[in-house]
Amino acid sequence: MSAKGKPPAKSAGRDVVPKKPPAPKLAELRERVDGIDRSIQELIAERARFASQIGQAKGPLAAAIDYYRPEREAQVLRRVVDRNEGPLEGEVLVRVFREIMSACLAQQEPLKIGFLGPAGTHSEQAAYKHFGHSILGLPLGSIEEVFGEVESGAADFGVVPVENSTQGTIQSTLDTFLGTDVKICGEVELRVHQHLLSRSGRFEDIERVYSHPQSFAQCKAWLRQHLPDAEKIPLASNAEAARRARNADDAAAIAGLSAASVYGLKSVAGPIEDRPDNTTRFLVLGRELFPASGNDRTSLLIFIKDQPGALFQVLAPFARHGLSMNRIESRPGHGGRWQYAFFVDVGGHIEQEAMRLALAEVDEFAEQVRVLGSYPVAIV
Ligand SMILES: C=C(O[C@@H]1C=C(C(=O)O)C=C[C@H]1O)C(=O)O
Repeated sequence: MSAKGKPPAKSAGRDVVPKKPPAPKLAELRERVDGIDRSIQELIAERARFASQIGQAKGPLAAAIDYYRPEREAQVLRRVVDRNEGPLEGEVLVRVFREIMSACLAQQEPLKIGFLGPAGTHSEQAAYKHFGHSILGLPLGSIEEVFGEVESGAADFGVVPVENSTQGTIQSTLDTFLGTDVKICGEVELRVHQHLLSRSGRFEDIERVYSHPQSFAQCKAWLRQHLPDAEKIPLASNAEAARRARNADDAAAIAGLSAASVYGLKSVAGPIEDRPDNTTRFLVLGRELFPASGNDRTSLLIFIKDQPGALFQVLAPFARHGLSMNRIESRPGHGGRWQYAFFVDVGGHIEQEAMRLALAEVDEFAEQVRVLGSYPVAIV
């Protein structure tokens, strides 16, 4: 930049002059803000009272889960995005409204949400992103345990990772669907930032790195370049890695910054994920399906007959009825009778006529079709 474009230099010694009381303009602005805060608070309280009344209008229901309506919440949040004219980002406003709804619902009783623990995992972050902070979080030991606690009713809902934009599918999540009746009732997308964390914060001390295999894979190039000789030790979660790294000076963990604050570690380097758009998609697990929200996705598990053209025949009906397929993944089916299980995601809800017609046709050609879920597309 040329010297010409710069503002004139400020006079030296300016900082030592004692601060004057706020100029009238500042005080006036603060008064306006105070007034707005009063109005916002009154409105939030009014909203909470109406939400309670809606709860009562739903009848004498047993638990918080009976009041929860994900399709309605998705509609509320979509309207927040649509109405937004700035200056704040839609994503920020969604976060604020999500917390308001979370608190309104918790007036009945907080929802119990299971996720892959311990505290500080990306799964925990995804759970809070989707349900807000007025929940009872249940950190669990494995993805299978999250399915189990939802199925038994110990958790109202669960949050499990299903795919990552850098690393692809989390196979164990898909495979767990084969042996359970758990349903998908939502999805959450989370931008995932990985950091190298250690007790001392000194890069030169690191001889071992702990992390979840997915996180190692997301930081592969970075590790090859910066820590080619360190021992890489895979663990069940990033937070578990952070917990271990807390006990040694020559160890580090790859995890999110929330794990650093939970386990008292320092960030040595970060973000260190190879791709800046690194995003993980999580599924919200429940025991029942909910009505359409207006912008939904349906996840199906299709077992096909082992014969020529079988896959083509089960997929063609979606195209014929104008439904777009976002994803297909094949896994070896359990129980020798079927060769393969296909996990298919299709745009739309099972309540829609086009989806009903397509599924009836798919049913004719497939060995078995299971609707895993029909749920609102992630908002932001
Ligand atoms: C208030 C309701 O119940 C719950 C709370 C909601 C809210 O605070 O907006 C939305 C959906 C439900 O989870 C409702 O169904 O409208």
